[in-house]
Amino acid sequence: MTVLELRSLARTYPGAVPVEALRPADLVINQGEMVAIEGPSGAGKSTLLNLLALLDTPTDGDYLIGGRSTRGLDDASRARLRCETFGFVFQSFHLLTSRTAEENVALGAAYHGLDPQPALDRARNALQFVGLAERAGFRSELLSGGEKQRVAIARAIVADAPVILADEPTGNLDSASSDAVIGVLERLNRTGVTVVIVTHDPRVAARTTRRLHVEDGVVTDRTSASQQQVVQQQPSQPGYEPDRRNDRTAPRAASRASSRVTWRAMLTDAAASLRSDRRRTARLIGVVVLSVTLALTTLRLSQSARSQVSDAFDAQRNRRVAVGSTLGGAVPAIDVLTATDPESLRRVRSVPGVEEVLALSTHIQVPASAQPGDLTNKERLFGIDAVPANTSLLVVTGVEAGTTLKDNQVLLGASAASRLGIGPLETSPTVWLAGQPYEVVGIVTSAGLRTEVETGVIASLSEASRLTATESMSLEIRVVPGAGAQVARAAPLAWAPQYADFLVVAAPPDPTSMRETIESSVRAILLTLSVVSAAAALISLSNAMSTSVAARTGELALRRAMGARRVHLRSLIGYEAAAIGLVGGLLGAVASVLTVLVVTIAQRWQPVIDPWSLPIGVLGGLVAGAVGSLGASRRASRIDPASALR
Ligand SMILES: Nc1ncnc2c1ncn2[C@@H]1O[C@H](COP(=O)(O)OP(=O)(O)OP(=O)(O)O)[C@@H](O)[C@H]1O
Repeated sequence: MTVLELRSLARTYPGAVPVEALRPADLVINQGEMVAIEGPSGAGKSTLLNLLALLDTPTDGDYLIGGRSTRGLDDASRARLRCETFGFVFQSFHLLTSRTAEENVALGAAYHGLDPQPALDRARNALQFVGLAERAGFRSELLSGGEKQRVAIARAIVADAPVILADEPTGNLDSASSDAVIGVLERLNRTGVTVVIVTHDPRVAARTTRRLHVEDGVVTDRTSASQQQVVQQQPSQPGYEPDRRNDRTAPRAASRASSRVTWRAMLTDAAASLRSDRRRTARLIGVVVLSVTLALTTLRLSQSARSQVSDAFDAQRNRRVAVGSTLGGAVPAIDVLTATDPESLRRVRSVPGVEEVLALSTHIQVPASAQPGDLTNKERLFGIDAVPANTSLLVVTGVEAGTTLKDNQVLLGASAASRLGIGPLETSPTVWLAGQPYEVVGIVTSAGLRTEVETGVIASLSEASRLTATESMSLEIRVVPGAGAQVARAAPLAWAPQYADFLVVAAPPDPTSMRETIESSVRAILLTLSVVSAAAALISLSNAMSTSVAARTGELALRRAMGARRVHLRSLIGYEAAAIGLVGGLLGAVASVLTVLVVTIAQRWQPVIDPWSLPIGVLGGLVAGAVGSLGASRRASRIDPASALR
């Protein structure tokens, strides 16, 4: 026997002007009564019903169900008690539109610990009771208003609830449908189920056995004597009895198990939710696909790109070795004869890994001008053994690679030529150095890392040292990729063994460590990009999921009314997110492999296809789904069913 008892129960909504929606009310509703709650709009009827349903919490007084006080119960206990005691029928039906009638009804059994199949068996039985057996497989959006409401009644009774609470069940129906709906509720009541109906319709109220009137939050009992007689005369009839033939997973004791969901029921429910709104599901999967594709693609491209960067590095700046010596001073210096000796230079050229060698001497400034007799302007003087072939050491226009300058010939650095106003080469210009004429045979437009050469005058080694004192001697060597360290060790010994310890060598850093440094920098940049893109996608996924939960407020509130605990809603959203993440991750992995292929082929890079892409993509999708659903599931669990179902 489930007796509902209100003891000075009151509800005041807080606010600038608090609303006393229900003033202290004392009331007992016995098992098997059929009660109407009437009253004008805003009187407090829904407030009373929500308190009876444990969907709202009173601000004062106590509410006893079956003699047990509900004061101080936590959310889970309230959900359990709600689930055990009540079935709900709403004015606007609250059916899940794209699910079938029987799926909607079965949902009412899911929160009683029933597996999907027994829940469906029971659903068909309940639909038979409300006269809709033949509509079991119809999508609920195709049913008429009266049929929808009868499906809602089937959902309310499917778990054997002893009390049905109906809020304006006929408010949206024509009179014939209203009759049918009230007829079903009457039949149900005759089987011993308590039915409480909030209604504005006096014809509906007249068919109940007890009429409660609410006005300004005050509840009064206006049951007439004739109605009370009806109560006494009513025979108890055999009525709705749930079909438990297939309740193997949930025997009778467990069939009333309250506020409990099996994982199979949760999975079926989540799958049905995803199927029911395909556009929303596709949009969410799309966001996961985007996030996984972005993250995986940048990761994979970073592997391709960093080997490209390293190769480019090897091919360019990593190939220069310079060996030098300052002449004079405390340090024993290489002598000019050894430094410029063709045999010494030949030895350097034969060191393995050497491609090209330029012997370069630097001298103190020499008077230089385009006119004879002008000794005021001075330019820096350099000496070279021969014009090298390789462009990265010296780029010269006007003379061929391998040319050795004659004693009366010079090259001019490009900036020195323009400063002196000399050119073009076709006019066989002359430059006067220390009062002597020299034929300008070429212009140095680039000197690699030795940019100062572009600003001076370049003669042969012997002529330069004859003109002014030599400051330093050096070799500019171009090596094959990766040979820098080895050439740097061998070149000083090959050039001038007796001075080897005093020569200064500038070599590229160890290629392996340099390569690692470059690669790790590139990896760090691209990993940062991956993380940023994944984070951006996660934020949009999280927003999309929260928005979709907001759009489902009514549905989620209904689940709470049917007995779902907050954790059940969180799990439902979690299951849905996992499925979305799984599919999105898989598609994202495939999309990223294709994108990497297209980009690397277009760039002529070495494609890096990783067999781990798929599992990493799926895992990434699952993580994205889990993280993206955090906000959404919190939002879902915070839905207030009392206000959401109004
Ligand atoms: N969450 C709330 N916060 C503040 N006031 C509220 C809230 N819910 C209801 N009220 C107020 O409490 C009073 C009773 O509302 P209630 O919805 O219970 O009336 P009702 O009789 O069911 O009205 P109707 O027949 O129009 O549905 C109204 O004045 C309403 O504005």
